[in-house]
Amino acid sequence: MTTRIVVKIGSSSLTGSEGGLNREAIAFFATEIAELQQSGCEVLLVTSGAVAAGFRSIGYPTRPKLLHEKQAAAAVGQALLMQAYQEAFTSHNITAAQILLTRTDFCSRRAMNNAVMTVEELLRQGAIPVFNENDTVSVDELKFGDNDTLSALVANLLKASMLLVLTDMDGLYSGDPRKHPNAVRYQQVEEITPEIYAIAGGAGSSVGTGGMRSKIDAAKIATRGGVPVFVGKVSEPGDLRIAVEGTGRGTYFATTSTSLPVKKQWLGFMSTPLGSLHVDAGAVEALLNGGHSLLPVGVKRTEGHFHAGDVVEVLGPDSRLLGRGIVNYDDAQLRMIEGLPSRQIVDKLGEVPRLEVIHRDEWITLR
Ligand SMILES: Nc1ncnc2c1ncn2[C@@H]1O[C@H](COP(=O)(O)OP(=O)(O)O)[C@@H](O)[C@H]1O
Ligand SMILES: N[C@@H](CCC(=O)OP(=O)(O)O)C(=O)O
Repeated sequence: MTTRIVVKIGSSSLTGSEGGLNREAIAFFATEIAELQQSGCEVLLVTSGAVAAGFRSIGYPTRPKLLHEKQAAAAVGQALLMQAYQEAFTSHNITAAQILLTRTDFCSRRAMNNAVMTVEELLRQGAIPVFNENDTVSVDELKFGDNDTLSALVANLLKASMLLVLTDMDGLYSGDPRKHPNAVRYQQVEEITPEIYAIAGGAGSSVGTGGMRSKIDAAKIATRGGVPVFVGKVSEPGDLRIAVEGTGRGTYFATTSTSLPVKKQWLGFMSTPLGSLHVDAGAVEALLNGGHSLLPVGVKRTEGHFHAGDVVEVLGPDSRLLGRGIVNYDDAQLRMIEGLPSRQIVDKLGEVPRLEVIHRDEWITLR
C-alpha cells in the first residue's frame, strides 16, 4: 500500500514579519516533498502563507487584522503563493494543483465526497494537491483561521498514513520556549490530556495564527481519526524523510486505541452545530460514563434554531462542552419537553418517532 502523507506548512516557515514570500524556503520544501514522492509516497500539501505573501503588495505595512483586509491580502497572496509552488515543483517535473476549501464545504457530505474524488484523481495522475482555506470567501465565524485544523480534516478524509505539521518550533515544549527558555521538549505524546492543552500557547511570531494550541487541536482530530501526527521543524535537507521515518526534530502524537468511524469524525469535527443544549449533572454522567442516550429529562435549556436531524452541541452545568450529537426534535418541541420524564412526552407532543433527544449512536464525546 502506498504511504499517503499530509504535510502542513505554516506561515512562520514561509515568510518573515515583514511579509512577502521566502522563495528559498518554498524551493526547499518542494525539494523535500519531491524526494518523498519519488520514494513512492503520495504527498498532499496544506499550506498557509496567502495573507503573509500578499499584504505588502497590496499596501499594508504589517499583517492586517481586520477580516476584509486579510481577505484582500489573501486574494493577492494566494496567487503569488501558488505561482511560487508551481515554479518550485515544476523544476522537479511535478504538477501542483490548487484546492481551496471553506468550513462549509465540510458540512455537506456531497461537497466533501466530490473534493475527495478530485484529490484521488490528482494523486493518480502524480500531481501534488496544494490546499489552503479559501480566505477570500470565508466568513469570520466559520473560518478555520489557521490551517492546522484543515490539515487534520484533510488527513482524516483522505485516510492518510501520517500528518506532518511543520512550524518554526521543533515540537511541543512544556511551555512556549519564546517565554520559557528552560522549557523541555516532548518527544512523544501518547494521549492529549487537559495538561497537554494547558502548556500549549498561542502563536509566537507576528505571521503565525494558531500557535501550538491549534496544533494540539489538529493532533486530537487526526489521532482520533487514526492518523498519527508529527509537529516540528524541517529545515535541513532530508529532514522531511527523517520526520516520516519517526526520528524527526519534533513531537510525535500516537493514534488513539480505537479510531472513530467516518460518521462520528464528521459529527465531531466537520459538522456545524446549529444550537446548544444545556444539560444537568445526571445527563453528564449518562453521556460521559454510562454510554447512554440523552433524554428530555436531563435537558435544562435549549438555545438556537434547529430541526430534527441537525447537529447540536451539548454543554454541562459548568457550561463546558461535552460533545455533539444529532438531535431528534426541533428547538420549539424541545423547549416544550425540557426536564420532563419520558412518560410525559407523548402527553405534550403526541406520538414521537424517537424518545431520546440524542441517541447514543449519534453522539460524540469531545471533552
Ligand atoms: N508549548 C509550546 N511549545 C512550543 N511552541 C509553542 C508552545 N506554546 C506556544 N508556542 C508557539 O507556537 C508557535 C508556532 O505556531 P504558529 O506561530 O501558529 O506557527 P505556524 O505559522 O507555523 O502555524 C511557536 O513559534 C511558539 O512560539
Ligand atoms: N489561510 C491563511 C492561514 C493563516 C495562518 O497564518 O495560518 P498558520 O500559519 O498555519 O497558523 C493564509 O494562507 O494566510
